[in-house]
Amino acid sequence: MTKAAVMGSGSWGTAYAKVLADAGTDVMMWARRPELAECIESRNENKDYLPGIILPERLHGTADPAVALADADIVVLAVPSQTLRGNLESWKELVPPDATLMSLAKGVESETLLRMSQVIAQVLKADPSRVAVLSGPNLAREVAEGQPAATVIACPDSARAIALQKACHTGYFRPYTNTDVIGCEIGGACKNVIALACGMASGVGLGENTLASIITRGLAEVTRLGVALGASPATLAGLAGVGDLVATCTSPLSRNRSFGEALGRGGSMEDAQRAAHGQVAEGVKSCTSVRALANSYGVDMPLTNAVHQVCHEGQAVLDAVQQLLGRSTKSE
Ligand SMILES: NC(=O)c1ccc[n+]([C@@H]2O[C@H](COP(=O)([O-])OP(=O)(O)OC[C@H]3O[C@@H](n4cnc5c(N)ncnc54)[C@H](O)[C@@H]3O)[C@@H](O)[C@H]2O)c1
Ligand SMILES: O=P(O)(O)OC[C@H](O)CO
Repeated sequence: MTKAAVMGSGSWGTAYAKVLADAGTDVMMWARRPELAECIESRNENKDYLPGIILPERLHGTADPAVALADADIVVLAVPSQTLRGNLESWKELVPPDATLMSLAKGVESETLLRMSQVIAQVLKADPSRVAVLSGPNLAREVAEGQPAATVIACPDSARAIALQKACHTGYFRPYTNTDVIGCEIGGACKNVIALACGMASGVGLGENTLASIITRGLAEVTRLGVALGASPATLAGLAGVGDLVATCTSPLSRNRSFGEALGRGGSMEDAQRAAHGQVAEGVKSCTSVRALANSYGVDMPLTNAVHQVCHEGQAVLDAVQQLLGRSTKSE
């Protein structure tokens, strides 16, 4: 029997842990707060992040990372991007040496501009062939409700990718494999930034033409960055690119879109954080790290730059719109 440790009990960690358990994998999920671990273990519910969703009996909760990680074949990292390094530092002695390490986080580390798979390989001194990422149009609540969705599992080692695919394939969750880790990670991190832009546009009252233009030109700039880093454009045209971009940019369930919408309505950063239900909207930090990464590769990302200026330099959304439209014209 495959055993997975899911490290992090937020919305997506919990929803994905449920998928694994529904697929027949034994799951031990780690929560930071003992009372939440206890709720998951004894009430089969994560009342803070996914209230009303009954978790399978095969899914257990603990606040002890040693208990979660003991004998795990798969270690799923489900904490926010900017805390992943610190978490891994404290867990590194507990991670089984041959376990496959899978990142769910969608971000680029602020201080180092590293992708999450690079952070994992660096901190755990793991060969990159052991590190996988999962990314796609996977809004946690919908997946937890069992609504059909597809995703991509990318790993340089195809055999590990196939084992991971088997461990989470259910009647409602369809994982595809891929070896393009860079493309999946760049798609996942950057779509959060584009979703912030869509939310901002919606918040100031702009309509569907604007949103479609942002999504499409957003995809163009994300693809430019991905290709510069070595990704395949086909990955960004797939579930981890277009798929996730569309889901996140259009759904009211997206924390990033909701955050941007609150800013567009004239709210403060604090108002926007409340609109994201107090949960992590990764794009708020990633807009800065993605922009820096793009600059270091000489890649132009005007939408990402605009989102950074609104979130961190006090620019008004309508001024950012004018600035974007005032750029020199070019061919598509
Ligand atoms: N929610 C979704 O629909 C969804 C879907 C796909 C991917 N993701 C990605 O998955 C990652 C996790 O997202 P989430 O939705 O579970 O986030 P979340 O905000 O719901 O939960 C994050 C979890 O990490 C914990 N946490 C926060 N700071 C921590 C720290 N310093 N140390 C340890 N734990 C800490 C929180 O207590 C919480 O349990 C993000 O990168 C997100 O972009 C989310
Ligand atoms: O709620 P968000 O904005 O973090 O987006 C959720 C997922 O990443 C969608 O795939």
